[in-house]
Amino acid sequence: MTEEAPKQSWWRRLSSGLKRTSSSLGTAVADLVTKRKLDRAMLEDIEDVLLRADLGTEVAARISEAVGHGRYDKSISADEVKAVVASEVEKVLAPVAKPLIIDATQRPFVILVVGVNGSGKTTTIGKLAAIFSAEGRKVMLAAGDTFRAAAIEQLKVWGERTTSPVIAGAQGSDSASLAFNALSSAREEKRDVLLIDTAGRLQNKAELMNELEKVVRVIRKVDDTAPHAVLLVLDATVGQNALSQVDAFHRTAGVTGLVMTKLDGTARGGILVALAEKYKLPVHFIGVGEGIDDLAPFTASDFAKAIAGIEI
Ligand SMILES: Nc1nc2c(ncn2[C@@H]2O[C@H](COP(=O)(O)OP(=O)(O)OP(=O)(O)O)[C@@H](O)[C@H]2O)c(=O)[nH]1
Repeated sequence: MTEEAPKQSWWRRLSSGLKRTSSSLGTAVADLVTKRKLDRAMLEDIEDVLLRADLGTEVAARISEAVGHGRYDKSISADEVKAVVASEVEKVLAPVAKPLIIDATQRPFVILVVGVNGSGKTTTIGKLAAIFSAEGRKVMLAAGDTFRAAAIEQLKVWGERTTSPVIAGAQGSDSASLAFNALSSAREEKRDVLLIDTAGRLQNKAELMNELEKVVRVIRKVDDTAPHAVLLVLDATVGQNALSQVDAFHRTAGVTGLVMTKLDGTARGGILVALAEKYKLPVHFIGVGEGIDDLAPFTASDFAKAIAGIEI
């Protein structure tokens, strides 16, 4: 098998996932540009199409301005518009496309995984455990989402799949003390990475945020530099709602990076561009399926091309 194969497969899933965005964009743009020469009204129409693709007002305005640059009263092809879209989107994404660096001097390197219920936290932890184990790191998982028995079981399954020990308590047990115990064990066992799952399903936001703050406070009793990374997992299918999730979690949990999941099945992947523009938080990985290999490092140029509907 060539090295290219895995990339091809996730690229296919990402680009087919984003196809609903890119093809509605492509069709709308093709319709617009075949009918008339470029004028202000056409640029406004292009801007509307970009807004509907969830790219956000600033980026949409910037792209339409870039499309107009030097092209007024001329015919323009759909491919030209797509190329401008890809190039402008890449400019927004390039500064945030950053790998997750595991600092080997922090042992264990503690990663707290946060996000609302159903965003894909547990699945992402499993996929990350697979990646880190394949890199030769000793991983431990902590089932800090103690609210749902199924979430604990699900993490245990990922532990077995990736041969990573899982520290879990009973359903309803205190997640902060579980995180404390997990970090103590990970230290004793000289684990390289500890991935801590958290709940996303408390009655209200204040309660959820208080619990997260408590988890952070308690793990700092074991290691005052932890957590070394706080990953916010966002479900791409929620579209604009992702903005308020980033707002809430960033304020409370000090998010250090994002993982966007479910990009294989949504017309709303453009939201990643709006997030990058607004929050400038690093984007480390994207989820493009439910399988163990379906987490890909985030690359700005590939994502920008997929959004614009350009083949790589
Ligand atoms: N298609 C697709 N499905 C995904 C992806 N990531 C996660 N899922 C699915 O989304 C659902 C929710 O994922 P979980 O990992 O359980 O989400 P969670 O945030 O841990 O949710 P709770 O445990 O309910 O708080 C599961 O059915 C996953 O298989 C992805 O990238 N693509």
